[in-house]
Amino acid sequence: MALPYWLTGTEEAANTSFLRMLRRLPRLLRSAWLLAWRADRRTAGAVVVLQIAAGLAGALGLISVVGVFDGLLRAGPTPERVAAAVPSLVILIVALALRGLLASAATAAHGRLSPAVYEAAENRLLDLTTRVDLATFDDPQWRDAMERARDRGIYAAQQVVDVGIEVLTHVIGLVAVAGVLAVLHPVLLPLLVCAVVPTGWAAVRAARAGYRSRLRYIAVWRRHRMLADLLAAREPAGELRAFTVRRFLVAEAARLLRLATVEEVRVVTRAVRTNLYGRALSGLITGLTYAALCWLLWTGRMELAAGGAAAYAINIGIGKLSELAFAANRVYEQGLYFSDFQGFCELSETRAEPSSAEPSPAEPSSAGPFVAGAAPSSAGAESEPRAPAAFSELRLDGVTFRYPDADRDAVAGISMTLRRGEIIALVGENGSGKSTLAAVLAGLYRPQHGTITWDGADASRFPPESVRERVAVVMQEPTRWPLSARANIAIGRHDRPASLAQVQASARAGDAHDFVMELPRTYETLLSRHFTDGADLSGGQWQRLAVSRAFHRDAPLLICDEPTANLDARAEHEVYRRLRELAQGRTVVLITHRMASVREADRIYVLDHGVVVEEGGHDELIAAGGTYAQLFTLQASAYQST
Ligand SMILES: Nc1ncnc2c1ncn2[C@@H]1O[C@H](COP(=O)(O)OP(=O)(O)OP(=O)(O)O)[C@@H](O)[C@H]1O
Repeated sequence: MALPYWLTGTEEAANTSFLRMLRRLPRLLRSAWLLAWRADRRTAGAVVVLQIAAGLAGALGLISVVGVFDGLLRAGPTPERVAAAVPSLVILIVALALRGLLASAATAAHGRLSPAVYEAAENRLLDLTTRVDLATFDDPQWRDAMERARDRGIYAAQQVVDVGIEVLTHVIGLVAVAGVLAVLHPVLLPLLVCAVVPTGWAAVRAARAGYRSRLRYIAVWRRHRMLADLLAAREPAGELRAFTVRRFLVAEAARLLRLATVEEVRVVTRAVRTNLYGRALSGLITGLTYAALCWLLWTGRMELAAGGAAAYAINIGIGKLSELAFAANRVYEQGLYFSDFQGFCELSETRAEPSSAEPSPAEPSSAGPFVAGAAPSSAGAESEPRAPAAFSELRLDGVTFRYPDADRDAVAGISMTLRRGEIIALVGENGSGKSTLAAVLAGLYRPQHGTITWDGADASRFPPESVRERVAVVMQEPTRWPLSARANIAIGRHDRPASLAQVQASARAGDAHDFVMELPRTYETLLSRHFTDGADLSGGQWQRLAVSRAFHRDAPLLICDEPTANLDARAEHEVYRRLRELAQGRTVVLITHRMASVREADRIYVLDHGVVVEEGGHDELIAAGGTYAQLFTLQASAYQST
């Protein structure tokens, strides 16, 4: 797969020349401006208008300085000279006051804009991260891009906007200085520019070295952060102590941090040295500029009044140019990281799933949450085809799916039919493709080959969201949402307001009600030890909650991937009893290694290396004496021998 331009671009950007950087600057500033504009149009517009107005007021002040010098240094008695300077002086005072006021207003507006840009960038990143299809998460290149965008990209987006505005301010100031100097004497302007070039060059060089080092050491930083997060997390805390690996892991984290620190110190030292050379050279050229001014005055090529104004303008100009060089460099430096952010957004846009109109919250089912056909009716966009609210037959034909970068198909050429009211079991050894097939059925992965039809309608034509609306999944490792027990169940159908009674009915169905009632605040207990008053559950209790959540979702297709792996025998029996009840009027796909739970399925598919090797009812497969019969007999004999 060819690398996207920005992945090769970061290495290239790190080695980019000053001129190339200058060429990239307008595009970067434009993207940053668009981000700011989308974040808060009024404030972004206000910042620009106020900055331009402040710059113009400053320019007016500078021009009036020429008038002040001209009045003061003309021939004649002192009172007359002062009187001649007064009008320009008044303009100068008014202009400076105005500039101060406008600049303050601009700073205030900027203070509002900056957090809004950060917020917009963070939201954009989260939106895109959750909109890409699931297979994209398995793509290491995309994950790398996401890490980089998260790592510095969001902050850089805000910084590029901030510094971009600074650049604008300095450019306006410089135009005024350049105008004044060009009028006073043409030789002064190029000298002024030359004085700032070394400072700018040194700053760019230092920034480039910093970025290159960061690029090289990003893996070290990431490893360190992952390790530090693990060491601070609750979940591995037990194992960390039980295996007495604390010393080993802490030493490893310290080693990584040391590597990064040594590198950082090296980069900073080099940057200080480079900046020192740049500033020394700039100082030398500034001296030359003043010497040229003296020479112009000495040889009578310039009036004394003009000379005074020129000295003032040079002083201001040097300050502005240095600030501009510094700001442009920061735009460049942050721009390198910002292009990571931009690149990630562009890549994710290409991987985003076709958007579908958000379904409107469905009416609560009057028939209760588990009655057939009670799933929400298809709502939202009327024009696009949506998955039907219920189906009688779901057919897979030659379905093949391969994970990105994998060298073989996870499932290959699967054909099967799932009817309403059936329990279908998928069995097979670890890695045989059961979970992948379940994810394809749930619309989480799009098969590369083959078709899935819902009552004859091709599911690939439905927006993925609308397929998932019709599916409830109990994952192998259900997510432990740090929410209340009630929300952990109700999240299964978050778009439909659920009464406590409905949530409790779902909890009873998943055999979770009794232990929830024993929690300190029953259904309102926060299920996270990370917060005060939070409670944690056992693995089996979390699983029962996940089953309740899926029951609450009330969908026509229920997929259970090892739903009872952590359950005790009684809870397992209860869940399967409920599953059989639930199967009336809907379809249940069951993945389990517990063969005793499989025997009551209407049809069993045995997978091996992603291919269906056997299918049929329990008795039929036992009689066939194939893989299923072996697996079943193995487990059954283990029970019999004890
Ligand atoms: N996210 C992924 N990226 C790449 N390959 C994957 C991914 N998930 C699974 N696989 C591979 O796909 C194949 C099928 O895996 P799958 O998880 O579907 O098997 P399974 O039958 O559910 O296994 P188990 O019984 O252990 O849950 C395996 O070879 C596995 O290594």
